[in-house]
Amino acid sequence: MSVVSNVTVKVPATTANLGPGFDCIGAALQLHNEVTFTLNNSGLIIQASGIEAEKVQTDKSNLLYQAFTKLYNYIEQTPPSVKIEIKLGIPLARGLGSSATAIVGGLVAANVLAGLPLSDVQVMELAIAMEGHPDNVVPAFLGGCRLAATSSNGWEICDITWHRNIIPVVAIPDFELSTSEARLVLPTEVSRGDAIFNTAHFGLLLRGLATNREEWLKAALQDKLHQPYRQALIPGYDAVEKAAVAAGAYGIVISGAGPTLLALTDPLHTQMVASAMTNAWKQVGIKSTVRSLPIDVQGAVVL
Ligand SMILES: Nc1ncnc2c1ncn2[C@@H]1O[C@H](COP(=O)(O)OP(=O)(O)OP(=O)(O)O)[C@@H](O)[C@H]1O
Ligand SMILES: N[C@@H](CCO)C(=O)O
Repeated sequence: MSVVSNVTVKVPATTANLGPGFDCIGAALQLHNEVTFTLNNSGLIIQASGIEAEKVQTDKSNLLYQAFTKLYNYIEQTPPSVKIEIKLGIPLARGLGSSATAIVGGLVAANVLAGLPLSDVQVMELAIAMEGHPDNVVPAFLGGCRLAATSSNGWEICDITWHRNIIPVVAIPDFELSTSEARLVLPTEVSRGDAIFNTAHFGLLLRGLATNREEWLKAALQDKLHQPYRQALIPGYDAVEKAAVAAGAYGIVISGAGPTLLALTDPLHTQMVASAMTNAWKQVGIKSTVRSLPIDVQGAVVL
């Protein structure tokens, strides 16, 4: 039996992959979506406000509602009738984990309204199953930078040290790229050479993030599992990369499945890197919003 009639959940954006960590690492960023679920007797109502609110589905296909019903189905209860109010701060289908915020927000809200039948680990595992990979939903749920690996017991989640002087700068273009489309261009098999390349660079990335050692970070952002295949889906990639590096970035990577590009830099170069990325995209006719977003350490919060 539910003891509360409404719940508000705030969930951060996430940047997944970080170059060589395809499908296993992600970091939460200080940009958020917020959602309020209120029990009602009048059937499903969905209202969205904020950035790109007109693009959000307002029927049962809405991903927040899908996640909400997923949890009730899992505990073998009928989902209650609800009103869902969504405040969007994260643009959709840009590689900043908007779908993860919807999955985590819907599951966490359902768990609260249902009287907390599931543990945090169970909620997180449901979220991973819904999204299909852990690298957005885990940091969206827990905050910080997180590595997820399967184990015989489910998932091992590891918190990754992110040196405070490594500054993420996201350049968000004004076009969408759905994750499903960006996954379709990936090969199903890779060579041993590419697997070794990524293993080495991912190890370097983890040490680079912890130590802030410039030469390690500069080398570590390379990848052979997804970025070479996806760059063709992002016009201006090479120009933005060149401009960001010339302005003092360690390098750039595709944020999640793209099209947002993430640069890592130091506090001294943050503004110059941001301006360089904006201008580079402008020169190929693409408008973008470029922001330096600190790491979010809170994850999903019930307000
Ligand atoms: N707040 C939301 N409410 C309902 N549906 C949402 C919400 N946010 C995202 N979605 C759904 O998720 C889709 C975008 O998911 P997709 O995985 O393609 O991109 P993303 O999660 O923003 O990027 P990435 O996974 O690369 O970080 C939207 O088109 C919409 O259907
Ligand atoms: N690891 C995922 C993140 C986007 O959801 C991908 O790159 O497809």
